[in-house]
Amino acid sequence: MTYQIQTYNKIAEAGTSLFRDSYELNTAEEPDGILLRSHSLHDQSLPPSLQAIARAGAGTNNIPLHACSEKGIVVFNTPGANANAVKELVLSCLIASARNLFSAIRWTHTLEGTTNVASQVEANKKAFIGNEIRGKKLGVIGLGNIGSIVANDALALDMDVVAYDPFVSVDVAWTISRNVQRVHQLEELLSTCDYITIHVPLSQKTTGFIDKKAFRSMKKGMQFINFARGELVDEQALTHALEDGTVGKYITDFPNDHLFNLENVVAIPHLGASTTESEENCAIMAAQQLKVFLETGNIRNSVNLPNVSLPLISPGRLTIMHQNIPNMVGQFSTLLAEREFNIADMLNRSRGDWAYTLIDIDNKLTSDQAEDILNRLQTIKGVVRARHLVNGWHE
Ligand SMILES: NC(=O)C1=CN([C@@H]2O[C@H](COP(=O)(O)OP(=O)(O)OC[C@H]3O[C@@H](n4cnc5c(N)ncnc54)[C@H](O)[C@@H]3O)[C@@H](O)[C@H]2O)C=CC1
Ligand SMILES: O=C(O)C(=O)COP(=O)(O)O
Repeated sequence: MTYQIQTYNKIAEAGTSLFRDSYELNTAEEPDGILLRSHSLHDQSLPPSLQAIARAGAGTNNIPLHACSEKGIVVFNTPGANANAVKELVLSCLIASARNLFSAIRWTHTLEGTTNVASQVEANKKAFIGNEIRGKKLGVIGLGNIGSIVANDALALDMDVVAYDPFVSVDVAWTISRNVQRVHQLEELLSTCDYITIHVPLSQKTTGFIDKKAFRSMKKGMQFINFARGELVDEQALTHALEDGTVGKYITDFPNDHLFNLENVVAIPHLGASTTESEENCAIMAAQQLKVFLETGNIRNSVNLPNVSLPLISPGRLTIMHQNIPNMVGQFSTLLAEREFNIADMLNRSRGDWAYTLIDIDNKLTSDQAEDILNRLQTIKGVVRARHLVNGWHE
């Protein structure tokens, strides 16, 4: 069996090199798996061959998740693999912004070719007096892999840190310093912070999350840092807030044409995760998750299906992705019992509207038997994809 993997964007070799032996990269139009970063799949058809998509990174808003679930495609991301890279850039931008470094550097370059550069520098540097961040208040919206470490490290820089995340995970909550003050109303954070950084995923629910009302609550002259996604911020409301001085500076990793027309915007070309270390971490994690899924059906770090892990010991395994509705497992086991196949092990997990079942069978199936079972499984209402995996150790 050879698996076909299609890659998009620059994926670190540390990850792509894991696809050896039974894998071919970028050779087929009908891939089993896709490995990508920010490439958008929204306007691209998803071939029937496609079983899984691995996002080497955190945000999956470039992937049509609903359509993937309906077609039985498992989508993975790599939680935390690029968090440190983003944190370092956020904190450097925080300091650079407080010290007016971006405009100061731009001005210094205008001196090229003029005389007396040194004296011009001394005469004009007063235009760029900044502030120290020590003792200032930072608001962190979203305490996930990135927000949590931004919050902890900002404390180490002697900032006061306030955070808002109504859905913070227990695992992350354990890692957050008790000196990070958690608020339950966003308003409380918005109205008191000198700097605000946002680290929430973009979804239908969070589009335009920072809207007119949110900007109205902010302290005059505050500085807003957005390394999450541009669409989290309502552009018209941002424009007004920049024009009336509510936002003293908007630092974003997501430039667009409109932002170029505005004063006090610092636009960075989506560099948050662009470090050698982070690119390697993400590529390795994404490639490993994709391989494990294709070879064993086990799932780790999916964003549309539950985590599922069962050692593959039996000669064969059926993997079934289906709607989370009653009597599915009963129908699967009846179908196998009718053919006198014995179930050695089974695991069924659900997540929202979707569920996933692994069935290990004692029998080594012929290709005709496997085809018959897969055909029958796919006729069960609610099943979106079924696969038969052969355990190589029994060959
Ligand atoms: N600029 C860049 O290169 C990068 C950008 N990102 C962006 O940053 C986002 C966050 O990344 P991670 O921290 O790794 O994700 P994560 O999934 O670990 O954390 C997201 C956090 O946001 C919280 N959240 C969700 N909805 C919220 C709401 N309405 N209000 C407050 N909190 C809310 C969640 O509870 C979770 O704790 C990604 O989804 C992605 O869009 C991530 C990596 C690199
Ligand atoms: O991980 C994320 O969400 C990012 O935004 C990083 O994007 P990239 O992999 O650098 O295209």
